[in-house]
Amino acid sequence: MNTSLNTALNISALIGVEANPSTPATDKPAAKAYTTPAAGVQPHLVFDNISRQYPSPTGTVHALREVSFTVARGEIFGIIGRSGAGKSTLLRSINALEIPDTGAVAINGLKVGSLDEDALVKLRRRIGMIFQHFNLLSAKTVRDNVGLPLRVAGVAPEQIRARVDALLDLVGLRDKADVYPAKLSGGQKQRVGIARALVHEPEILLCDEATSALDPESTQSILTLLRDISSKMGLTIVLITHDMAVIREICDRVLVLNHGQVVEQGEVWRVFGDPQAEATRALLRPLQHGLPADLAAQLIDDLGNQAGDVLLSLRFNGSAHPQGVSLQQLALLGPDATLIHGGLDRIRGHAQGNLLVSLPVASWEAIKIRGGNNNDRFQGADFIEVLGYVPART
Ligand SMILES: Nc1ncnc2c1ncn2[C@@H]1O[C@H](COP(=O)(O)OP(=O)(O)OP(=O)(O)O)[C@@H](O)[C@H]1O
Repeated sequence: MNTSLNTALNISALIGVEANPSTPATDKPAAKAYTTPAAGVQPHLVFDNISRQYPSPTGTVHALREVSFTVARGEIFGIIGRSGAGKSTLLRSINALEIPDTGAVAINGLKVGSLDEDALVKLRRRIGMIFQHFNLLSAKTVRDNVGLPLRVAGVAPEQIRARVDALLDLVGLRDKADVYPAKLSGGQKQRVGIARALVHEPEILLCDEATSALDPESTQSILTLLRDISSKMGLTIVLITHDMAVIREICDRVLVLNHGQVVEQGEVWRVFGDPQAEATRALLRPLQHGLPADLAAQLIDDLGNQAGDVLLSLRFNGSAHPQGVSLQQLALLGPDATLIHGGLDRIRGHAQGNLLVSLPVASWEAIKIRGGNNNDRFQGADFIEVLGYVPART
């Protein structure tokens, strides 16, 4: 398949569409980049140059290397990376289940690593956590599971009951209060986990692969619940996942970890629309409308003298035309163009995605020639690439 940058650049020159020549071939750690909060606003969480190593029989494992970023209050912040990238280590540094070897994590300006035991207990009550496998006690009812942290903290039974009832209302499980976890679906178990995590009215909720064990429908409903809770309670949510669809669904910003390093971070729509790191592109691949297998099998680099179609990929990154793709602009491809595959997603108000179009080679040549005099053609697409050719079907 001919997907060379050269092809893309040639087309850019002809029709005035910017390819991205600065795309790095390999991932380098992103420059130390704090998100600048609005003037005078202290970030809720600050990670300042944290590193964590573990000894292992095969040598030292660098779980985290000089990781720096901030999370704003009320934000839903996603951390993504492949297995072993360092996500859990990073998440657990927030509630001091892990202490970095160097660097510091601060919450409301207070360094977590400097707290004594009492202060740590208090801090952990301000931080709820939910888990992939829910961590419910099977011998306790839903009500008792949710109320357990309050009982441990010595809260009076009538107060516990009122608080648990309110939380079960919030997560839509009031009718399951006296049921045991074995009788619940995965989605319902995670709702119990969420209610339990909120029992101390935390300011931060940590989600450790909270939807990884759920079917797509339950995943959707849990993500919707998390978003509602975040906006109702002003909760800051930090979640880790290996699934970009989760990030797309609820996060405001995302940080991509690879081998313990930050390789990319930013607003979700920007990262999805124009990923810079190879690790990010690999994670995004399952969500993209790639070339269907039947077309890929037919694709050739050169038609020779045969008649045939060119296959074009048009990519829209949501930046220049956030509202969507103008059909009028697509019509500039001419009456012989066929839209064959693809789609757009709307992420935080930015329409982005890619479309595959086939076009007789003669029409494409004519467009390129016209494009030489009219650099505004196709300006709706941020990137146009010739994927290859298919011979005319007899
Ligand atoms: N307690 C430990 N002792 C030794 N090595 C560890 C320990 N905890 C984590 N590691 C190693 O540190 C690296 C990062 O682990 P971490 O669990 O943070 O990654 P992750 O991105 O959360 O992975 P996964 O998605 O598989 O859970 C891995 O190589 C892991 O094997």
